[in-house]
Amino acid sequence: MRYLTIALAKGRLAKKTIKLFEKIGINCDEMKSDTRKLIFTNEELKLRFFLAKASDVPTYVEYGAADIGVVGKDTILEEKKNLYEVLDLDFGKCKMIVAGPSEMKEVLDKGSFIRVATKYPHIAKDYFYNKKNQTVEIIKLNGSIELAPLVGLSEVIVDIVETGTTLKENGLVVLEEICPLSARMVVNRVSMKMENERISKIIKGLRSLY
Ligand SMILES: Nc1ncnc2c1ncn2[C@@H]1O[C@H](COP(=O)(O)OP(=O)(O)OP(=O)(O)O)[C@@H](O)[C@H]1O
Ligand SMILES: O=P(O)(O)OC[C@H]1O[C@H](OP(=O)(O)OP(=O)(O)O)[C@H](O)[C@@H]1O
Repeated sequence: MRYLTIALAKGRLAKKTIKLFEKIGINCDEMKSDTRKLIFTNEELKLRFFLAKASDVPTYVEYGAADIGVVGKDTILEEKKNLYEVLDLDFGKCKMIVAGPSEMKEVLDKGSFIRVATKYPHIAKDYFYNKKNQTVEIIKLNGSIELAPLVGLSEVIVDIVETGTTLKENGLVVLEEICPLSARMVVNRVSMKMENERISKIIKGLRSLY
C-alpha cells in the first residue's frame, strides 16, 4: 500500500490540525516534538505528514505531492488552485475584511479610486473589481498590513481580522466584510478517485467529530 500524504500548514493552524487527526486515532506524537524534521510517517496507517508554509499547501495538493491538505480558506481563495474542498474544520475562524481609518468609509462608499494594501491581491481584486465593480490600485505586502494606511501607503487594507485587537490598537476599523474564513480540508482531484476509500474514511472520521 502506498503512503497517503497529508500537507499541513505550519503556524497558527498546525496544533489544532494535529489534535484533530489524533482525535480520529492517528498518532502524531512525532510531529509534536521540537524538531526541524519536515516529514513524519505513521507506518501502521501508511500515512505521511509534512508541514509546509500555509500558502504552499494548495500547490502541493494540486500537483499531487500531497493527497490531502489542511489550510485556511483565505489561502484557498488566494491561491486559486484546482482542488476539492471537502470539509470545513470549524477552527481558525476569522474574517476577510476591508479596514482603514473610519473617515475612509465615505470615500469607500463613493467608489473613489483608492489604494488597497494587502497580502491577498487576488481576493482584494476579486472583491473590488468583480463584486463591487470598483477600480482600485492593489499594493501587495507580506505582513503588518495595518501599517499601510498609517504611513500613507494606502487608503485601506484587505486583511484578516480575528479578535480585532490589531485594528483597534492602530486606530483602524472594519469598513466592509468580505467573507468568513476557517480551516478547510482539501484533496487532490486524482487522489480523490484513486484513493477514494482511504480518503473517505478520514473525511468520515473527521466529520463525525462535529
Ligand atoms: N488572527 C489571524 N491572523 C491571520 N490568520 C489567522 C488568524 N486567525 C486565524 N487565521 C488563519 O490561520 C491561517 C494561518 O495563519 P498563519 O499566520 O500561521 O500563516 P500565514 O499568515 O499564511 O503565514 P506567514 O505568517 O508565514 O505569512 C490563516 O491563513 C488564516 O486562515
Ligand atoms: O484581529 P486580530 O486578532 O488582532 O488578528 C489579526 C491580525 O493577525 C494577522 O497578522 P499576523 O499576526 O499573522 O502577522 P502579519 O501581520 O505579519 O501577517 C492579521 O494579518 C492581522 O494583522
